[in-house]
Amino acid sequence: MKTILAIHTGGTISMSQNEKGEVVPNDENPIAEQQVILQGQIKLITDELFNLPSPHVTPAVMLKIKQRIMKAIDDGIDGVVITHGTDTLEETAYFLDLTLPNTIPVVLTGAMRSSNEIGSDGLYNFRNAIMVAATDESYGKGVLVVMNDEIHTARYVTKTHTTNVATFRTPTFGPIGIVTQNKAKYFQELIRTEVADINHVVSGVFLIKAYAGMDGELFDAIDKPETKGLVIEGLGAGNLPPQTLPAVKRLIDNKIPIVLVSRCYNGVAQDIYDYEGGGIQLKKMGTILCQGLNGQKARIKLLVGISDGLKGKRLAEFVSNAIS
Ligand SMILES: NC(=O)C[C@H](N)C(=O)O
Repeated sequence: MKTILAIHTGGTISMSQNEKGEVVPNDENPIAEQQVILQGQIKLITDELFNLPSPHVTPAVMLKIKQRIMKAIDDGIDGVVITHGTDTLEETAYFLDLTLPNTIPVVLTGAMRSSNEIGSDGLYNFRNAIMVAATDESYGKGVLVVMNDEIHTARYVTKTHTTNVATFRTPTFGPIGIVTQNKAKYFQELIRTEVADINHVVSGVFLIKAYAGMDGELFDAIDKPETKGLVIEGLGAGNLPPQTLPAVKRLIDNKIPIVLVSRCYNGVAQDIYDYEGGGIQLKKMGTILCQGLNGQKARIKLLVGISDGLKGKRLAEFVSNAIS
């Protein structure tokens, strides 16, 4: 029988609706009490590590989750499930994907409806996540996200709807598998290349979204010694309005690594256009084009790379290599 560790961190899956219809955190975690599911098939151990709405989750919290999982790996646990708020679930999932050894299945899940709402999806997702974590085929696939009968890779999954239970999607590539008839079925492989075994996290890594008519004001606002890195969600295939360029150039001259992704939902950032502010020119200026990650994931990757002590060319290689 496999032993699975469930680490609870909070979020709607651990919340309930009060008499006024407001969704609020609980002192007693309703999901942690569900010890009975999959009884007889799996030995479930639980740890209520945090009880945080996920907008309260920081990279320091992510690091604590990583350290708890490392201890579980040392203790010989067969798989780990993490319950988490959905707002920042994709960031914690990708942080863990980048920082954990790919030895046992690690699966994140959450809920869009709290524990006492009609059609609550928490217990169902939790049960599926435990089952996926205990499946032999889940080994070697990196950190996974299981929600609404789908299995996604931490690297690409993103929250796409504010309230719908089908909110988690993998743009461009699609999910890696599905859960059907209580079984995990995989139909895509993930080749995983990067692990940065960090034990501290830096601050001062920012994310800015580009827009029509943007100028340099926001870039100038972060041009200070504490700034360690910046991700820009560029336009289309990875372009910027020309008025931003002097400020972007100043940041590059001040040795601040700048990563460029696309603000588009699908596709990748590329050096295609050679006009003022086009991707070709931005690459020549020294921005790092990161293919396949959204802004929030690229920020996590940049933060992890900098926390790992990477600089210059090595940092650029680590951050840009996302499709493999
Ligand atoms: N569905 C959820 O979990 C959303 C909630 N605001 C959270 O991220 O904690």
